[in-house]
Amino acid sequence: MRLSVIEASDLGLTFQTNDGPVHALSKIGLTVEKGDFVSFIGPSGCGKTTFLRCIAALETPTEGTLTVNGMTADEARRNRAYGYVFQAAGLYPWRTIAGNVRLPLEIMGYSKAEMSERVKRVLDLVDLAGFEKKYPWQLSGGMQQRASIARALAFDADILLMDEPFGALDEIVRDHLNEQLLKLWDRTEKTIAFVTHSIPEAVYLSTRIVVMSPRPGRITDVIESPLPKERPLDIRDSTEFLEVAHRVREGLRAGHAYDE
Ligand SMILES: Nc1ncnc2c1ncn2[C@@H]1O[C@H](COP(=O)(O)OP(=O)(O)OP(=O)(O)O)[C@@H](O)[C@H]1O
Repeated sequence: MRLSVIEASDLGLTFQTNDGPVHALSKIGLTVEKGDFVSFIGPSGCGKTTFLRCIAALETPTEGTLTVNGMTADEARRNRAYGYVFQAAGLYPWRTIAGNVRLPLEIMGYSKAEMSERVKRVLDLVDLAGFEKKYPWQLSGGMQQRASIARALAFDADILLMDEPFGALDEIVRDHLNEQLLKLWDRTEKTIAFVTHSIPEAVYLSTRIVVMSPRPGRITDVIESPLPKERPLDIRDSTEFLEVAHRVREGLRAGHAYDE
């Protein structure tokens, strides 16, 4: 049986600003099931980050309902239901890679032995074994982003929220990280919610692609991927891949994504 992990129903969020209300999200209805890899794609300002922040209880919806692991988003945050990976790796320069990954565990009061075991395990998972004692500036951008993924995995949350984690990296590094992320997802069976601007990235990674459009931010299409779980990079040349990419592009166009 499939378990629903994130459930949004009629969710809306209006920010009150000095220039008047900003309707960031409107009538968002979405169910994310355990083990899904869901990407959110849409033009700037369509509310992708805001939706992720609602799931993480960093924003409070003004309408509708949202549950995470069957709890309110706030309860889920207190239960450490998710790890959050941001666009910038956000590592502390004065801490080693192991020190950065260990930080959330220190805050949570894990024992020294448990911390070392977990840090080792997650650094292995992101292929950074051997870099424990390095400082962030000694690593490439892609490696820093992997360290930030390791940090988000350290307390073994079921859900990984990723907000354009590879947006600032060049295409070759991004391809490589996409491949690694799929392997990691397969090995850990996490549920991943992933924000991106890239159609190929969304299609390559996802089991479902949520297409959004702005003013107000809403869902215009949800595409179930027909691609197999095993995805070598050259799957991007296959007919199925190109068909899904085409549908995403059409969805973005229908939402007037490129009007401006
Ligand atoms: N704290 C806030 N106060 C007021 N308006 C906000 C706030 N946060 C976001 N917004 C507005 O809400 C809308 C959605 O923003 P959001 O950052 O979620 O979009 P996005 O799709 O993630 O964009 P991008 O792709 O550029 O990151 C935008 O119009 C933005 O200006």
